[in-house]
Amino acid sequence: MVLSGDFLLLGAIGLASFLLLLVHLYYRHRFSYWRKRGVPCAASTFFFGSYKDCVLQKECVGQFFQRMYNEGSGKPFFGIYVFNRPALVLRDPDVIKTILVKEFNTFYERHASSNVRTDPLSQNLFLLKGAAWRALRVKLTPIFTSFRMKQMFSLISDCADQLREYIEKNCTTGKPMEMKDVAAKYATDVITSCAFGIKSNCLLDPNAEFREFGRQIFNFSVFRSFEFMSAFMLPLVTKLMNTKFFSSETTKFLRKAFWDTMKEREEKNIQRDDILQLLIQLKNEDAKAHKLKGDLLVAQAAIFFTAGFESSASTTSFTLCELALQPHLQSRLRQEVLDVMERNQGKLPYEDIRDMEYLNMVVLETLRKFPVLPILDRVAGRDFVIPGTNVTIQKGTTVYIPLLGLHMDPDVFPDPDHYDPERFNEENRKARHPFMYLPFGEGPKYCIGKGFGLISVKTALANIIANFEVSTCAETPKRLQLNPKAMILASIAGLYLKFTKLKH
Ligand code: HEM
Repeated sequence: MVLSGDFLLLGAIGLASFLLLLVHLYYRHRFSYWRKRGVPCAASTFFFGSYKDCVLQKECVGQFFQRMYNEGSGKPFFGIYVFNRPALVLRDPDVIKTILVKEFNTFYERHASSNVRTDPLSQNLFLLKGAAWRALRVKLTPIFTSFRMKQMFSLISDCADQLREYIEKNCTTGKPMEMKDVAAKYATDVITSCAFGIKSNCLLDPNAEFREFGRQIFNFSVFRSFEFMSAFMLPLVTKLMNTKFFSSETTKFLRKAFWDTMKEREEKNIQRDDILQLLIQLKNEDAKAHKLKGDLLVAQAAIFFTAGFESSASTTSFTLCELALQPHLQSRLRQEVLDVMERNQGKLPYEDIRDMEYLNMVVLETLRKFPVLPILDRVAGRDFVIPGTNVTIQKGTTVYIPLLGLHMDPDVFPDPDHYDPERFNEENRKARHPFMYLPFGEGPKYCIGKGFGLISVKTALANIIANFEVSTCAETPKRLQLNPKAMILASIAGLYLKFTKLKH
């Protein structure tokens, strides 16, 4: 008996050692992928690959890719392993241009994908692939023309009036305000008004439902961070574990909001210059083909809501924080805004907001330091040899464009931590390679809401700066600490600022 027990133990140890050896050989083989192809690459550890600090939430995704960009210094691209998956980080702006624009027909997909069965609103423009994405992009592009933006501007302007009133009411208490939350309330009001035709009243009602659901989508709890990470980095895990981009409650809420308003519009024949009106039009045009209908329609409004409010709120609040830290920049911007108001009987018209030169430079500089979505990615649809090299990107390989790395490269943006809108004056802009600065992405998949996001942010900033002095307080971070759990760039401690009403 003792003998057979020993044999069993020996057998178990032998089997375990054999399995360990297999795992070791598998990872050794896997992690030699880039070396065998002569591509410099990052150090890798068992299971995590190069991605360990990000998975363990020691750094956020943007910072991880910035670190990889810096490690690959002097090289046009740099190999990494996301867990066991080899991927390529692009550094050279010409290679980036090739992948995003010239070779779009090869690199036409993102790594993330939709999971329609369990997450019906994931069939949106951001996550759909192939022909479904292409057909949708063609249909949705006319929603965001400059002409449509102008039509929607009065809705945005109404929200900016409410934002001014909100700050005016709250600043009398002398207490600092958490600007990211205030800006998110404004941005949610803007996007729900334009995309759902609904007044969500986030600035008026502290318990507004849309703000609550918005918070849930971007609540970076450990589980929510895992859901985001798997959606972007491990789509297979999303499928196996049924993790969701939109929770069942959010889906139910957005569906109801969308269909109730659509029904009311159709029954009462209400016409409004907004995104919902254009979606109704598309639905009716597509009715015979039975294409754009049901959840596919709601999914588009849902992604406009999600992509729209968080990005705009972050950009507005990061800008105000930087302007509070450097009051002379704030004074210059205020002068530009007041000059425009003087020429327009105290008003801020659409074209003037869109074209204000310094305001534009300020917003672009914020998006350099804080590209809200800090990476772009594309997947190779076929084997592709990088021009001028003998390196093949194999079909199915993901390439990453590390926006934070590019935007903080001291060779292109000297003293990159210093906030300086002059980097975006005409002369400096012309002197740079345009693909070193890509806050909205590039090529046919670039951000469809770029114009909308910019006008929403600029309208908020112009209204605030014209009416309030924005200053720092004890809680304002001198140097922003990014939230390591967030897939997007977000301050870990919030953005507290003080507002003082100006007397003109
Ligand atoms: C400051 C504001 C914003 C920033 C910085 C931003 C940034 C981005 C970036 C970097 C991408 C990926 C582009 C690529 O892969 O090349 C993107 C895509 C997208 N954005 Fe935005 N965005 C902003 C505002 C908005 C707004 C307001 C909306 C909607 C109303 C929106 C809707 C989308 C959609 C639907 C996509 C996917 C486009 C496609 O794949 O065809 N974004 N955005």
